[in-house]
Formats: sequence, structure tokens, C-alpha cells
Amino acid sequence: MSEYYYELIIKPSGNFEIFVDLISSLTGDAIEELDNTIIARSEEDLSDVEFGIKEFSKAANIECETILTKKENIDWIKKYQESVKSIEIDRFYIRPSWEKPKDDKINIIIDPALSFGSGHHETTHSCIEAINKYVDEKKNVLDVGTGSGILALAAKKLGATVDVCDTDEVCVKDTKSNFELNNETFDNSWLGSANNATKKYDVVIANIVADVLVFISNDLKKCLNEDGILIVSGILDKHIDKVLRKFQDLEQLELIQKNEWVTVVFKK
Ligand SMILES: C[S@@+](CC[C@H](N)C(=O)[O-])C[C@H]1O[C@@H](n2cnc3c(N)ncnc32)[C@H](O)[C@@H]1O
Repeated sequence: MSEYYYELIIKPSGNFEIFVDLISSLTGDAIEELDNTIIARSEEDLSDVEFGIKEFSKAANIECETILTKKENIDWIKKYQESVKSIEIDRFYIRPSWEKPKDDKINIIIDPALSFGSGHHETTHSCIEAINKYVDEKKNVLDVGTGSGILALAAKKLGATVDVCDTDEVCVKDTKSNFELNNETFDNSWLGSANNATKKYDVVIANIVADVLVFISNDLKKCLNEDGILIVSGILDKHIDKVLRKFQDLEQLELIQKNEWVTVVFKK
């Protein structure tokens, strides 16, 4: 990519289509047509094209304004990549694939995609802190509402066996891709929720929203082993009471609040 490109703005007073054809034949680059304005952009100098148009408009006796400017080319991909930040949470380093790994951390690669879960949101952040504390290689874990699969990946990187589910098909696919990207495997994955679980788990994680957590609270509890850990998140502090009421038969181990977002860790 060149450092600069040229932009030629042409405003003919009439015979618009003739000018469009002329400019198309003079430049190999795509042109943009707006109201009575034609814009040509090229990394080649467009002075000759401007000269040709001026000569034509003189000969045809059609007034035509032209403005030629040299502009700085912006590397949009580089700019976008610079805007995607890596993040450290406890033992984990979550980064896009183009960032260098950190050897003293547990690296998780998550590239930007449609599914939620890059590690930057308060809820994901708190869940990872809880995973860091409550998950180890002896645990089997269910991630309900897996999104990008980030929480399941964190659990897997600590040696746990992991199942994932999401009601959104895109998330189930993205999680599979992200596990492949990280050279990891999960045990089982399904489109749906906790009510489709066919076994019980030592740790169940659900970062969804308060109303859904309330709605699926019995399903989440049902798939927990005795002494199992339940991590629920995605709760705005104004909704915390109704969530706590639904899980009051469990022992509350921890409540983590970041800004207005609350995460709660329970034990069955
Ligand atoms: C806030 S995102 C969490 C993503 C990721 N686990 C994280 O912590 O960053 C919530 C996810 O839950 C999914 N979801 C919504 N309702 C659900 C339900 N009833 N059961 C399972 N997943 C659900 C959404 O499709 C979405 O991917």
C-alpha cells in the first residue's frame, strides 16, 4: 500500500453520464457517483485525468469544476488491530492472534467475532477471576451461554474437562473455532441451555442476564453436583435481589462487583 493516494472530485454543470463514461475510460480505478459529483481515487497521480477532463469540458463548452488532492493512505486493518487490546486477568493473558504470547501467563487467543466474550467486559472479567479460583484439573465444568467460548477455554487451560452450550448457533460455531485456534478440545457442545445437560458438573458457569438466570435457575441447580460451584454473572446491581432470592437454597461464597455488574459464586 502506498503512503498517499489521489482524490479527484469532478462537478460537471451538465451531461453527467458523459463525464462518468469519460472518467471511467481515463482511470482504471473504481469511481464514486454522488449527486452531480464524481469522485475518482487512485494511488496513481490523477493530474493527467484532471487535464483530460478540463480539455474535454472546454471543447464541449460544459462548465466543470475539478478539485485534485493528495491524501494520506490509512492502513485500516492496522488501525483496527491496534484498537483490539489484549488483557491480563490473574494467571491468564487473553490476546488476539496477531499479538505475541506472554510466556509467564496462560495464553488464550480470542479474535474479534460476532460472539460475546473478549475478556474486557466486567462480567467476563469477574467470571475469569472466579474460574481462576475455583477450577482445577479435577473439575468437570459446564459453560452455559458460552458466547466466544472464553470462559470454557479458561477452565480448559486449567486442566478441567469442559462442556459448552449456547442458545445461539453462531456462538456454538465460534466456540468450536476458538477451541481449535487455541489447540484445545471440549468434551461436548450443544445448541440450547442447561436443561439439555445429560450429566452433573462440579462447576457450572452462566454469564447471561438477570432475567434469564432467574428463568433457568432450577436447570442450573439441577446440573450441579453436591458441593458443586455455580458462578452466575451478567447481573446489573439493581437486579441482584431477585437473583439472590432464586438461589437462596445455595451457600453464597462470594459476590464480585465491577462497576454496576455483579457476579455471584454459590456452593450447592
Ligand atoms: C453475555 S454473553 C456471555 C458470553 C461469555 N460466556 C462471556 O462470559 O463472555 C451471554 C451468552 O448467553 C447466551 N444465552 C442467552 N440466553 C441463554 C440461555 N437461556 N441458555 C444458554 N445460553 C443463553 C447468548 O447467546 C450469549 O452468547
